[in-house]
Amino acid sequence: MATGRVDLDGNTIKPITICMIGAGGFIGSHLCEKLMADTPHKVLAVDVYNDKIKHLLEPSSLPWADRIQFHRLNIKNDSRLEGLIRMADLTINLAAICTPADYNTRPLDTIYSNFIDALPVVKYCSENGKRLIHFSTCEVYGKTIGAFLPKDSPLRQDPNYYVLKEDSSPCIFGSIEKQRWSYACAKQLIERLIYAEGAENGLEFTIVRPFNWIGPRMDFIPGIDGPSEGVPRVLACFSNNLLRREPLKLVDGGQSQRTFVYIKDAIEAVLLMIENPARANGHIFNVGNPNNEVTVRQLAEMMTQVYSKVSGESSIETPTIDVSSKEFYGEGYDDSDKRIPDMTIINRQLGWNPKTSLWDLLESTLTYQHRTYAEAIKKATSKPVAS
Ligand SMILES: NC(=O)c1ccc[n+]([C@@H]2O[C@H](COP(=O)([O-])OP(=O)(O)OC[C@H]3O[C@@H](n4cnc5c(N)ncnc54)[C@H](O)[C@@H]3O)[C@@H](O)[C@H]2O)c1
Ligand SMILES: O=C(O)[C@H]1O[C@H](OP(=O)(O)OP(=O)(O)OC[C@H]2O[C@@H](n3ccc(=O)[nH]c3=O)[C@H](O)[C@@H]2O)[C@H](O)[C@@H](O)[C@@H]1O
Repeated sequence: MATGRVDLDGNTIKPITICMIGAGGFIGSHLCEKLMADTPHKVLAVDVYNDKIKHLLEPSSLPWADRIQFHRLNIKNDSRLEGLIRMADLTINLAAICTPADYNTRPLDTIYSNFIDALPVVKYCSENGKRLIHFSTCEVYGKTIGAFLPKDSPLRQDPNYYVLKEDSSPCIFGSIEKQRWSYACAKQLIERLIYAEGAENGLEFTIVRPFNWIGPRMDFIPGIDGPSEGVPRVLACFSNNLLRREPLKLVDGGQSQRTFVYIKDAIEAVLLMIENPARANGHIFNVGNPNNEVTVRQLAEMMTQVYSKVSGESSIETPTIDVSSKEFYGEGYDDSDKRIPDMTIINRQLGWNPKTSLWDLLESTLTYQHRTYAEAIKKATSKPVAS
């Protein structure tokens, strides 16, 4: 356990207790790993599931066994929630439905999960004078201003028309029947509510806007550790296709652009927010890697190359196929065209910058995917289909 650690202003970091809601998820599991391995802090891990943090909870001989407790509860309807928030110095809320395949197909669940269910968390933090770090999304920016310019307009190359900045960029969503935006709009409204709690009632808050964090344990592989008909986010979708030697499906030609940041780089940013409250309170932070921009098609090509390298298998004849968003996601899908995070505020407040290139993060992630799933996929695909 690290002792005598200091924050960015040279003050000694005192051990705190953190109520982490959604700790059993992709980001939560990496954050718990970091907190247990490198800090003296305690974690009350709250989630419905704990598969992704089981390795941190057992055996009881683990060096941090007295610093992490798992509480299985659904924050929608559990009277224990306020007590856990009161026991902690800081609450981190990660709980959400956050896979795009759900936004236009389960819009009510999506809106309830990302707005309604977060209301008691904000209320309990504000009423009990507890600090809150809330996970929003880069999706609150929606589409860029440049997306509405003529395709050949030179202004599309002007950063003022596409760089996304926390304290000045607008939130631009599609029309109401484009129910994909149910998630981003719910996230935007909870951001506004948190901001208002800060302004009117003095809630100490930090809002995080992740820009496509990827790495091991993200989502699931359909038919192996998740439902066969499930549609996870793109890393898991493409990993599943590669593992099964199927073509990667490019939605609407894979022209959308994304910037991807390695989960381990992003967790460093979150730890800086946790341990530098004076620099993080009252701020909204983009956390992404503007140097890792690709189109989805380029991502597919790079993942195919990296997977060949880590698996030793040659790639298939037709590595990608185009599919329509209607076919892949159903009615009401829409998309963000481009996501470049402005890094001014996070650099100034926390001095954080991402380090890992897209190739390197894909190499370590696909090594994990291949090691974890290749055998199970081979068994599943060799089993004779029940007649
Ligand atoms: N991964 C990313 O790149 C990314 C990007 C933008 C925003 N985010 C946001 O970060 C947060 C965490 O994302 P993630 O990628 O770890 O997702 P995830 O789905 O892996 O984790 C979310 C966790 O919250 C839990 N949860 C959901 N509803 C709950 C409830 N009612 N009660 C208790 N637990 C509940 C789930 O069981 C899950 O373990 C989400 O709020 C998401 O919107 C993530
Ligand atoms: O991670 C983020 O920062 C945010 O963005 C994600 O949204 P998105 O990036 O659109 O989610 P993906 O499912 O990863 O899709 C990325 C792109 O790949 C495309 N895609 C996805 C899967 C696939 O098999 N093929 C394919 O072309 C999608 O259409 C989209 O253009 C999710 O909304 C959240 O995790 C989060 O809020």
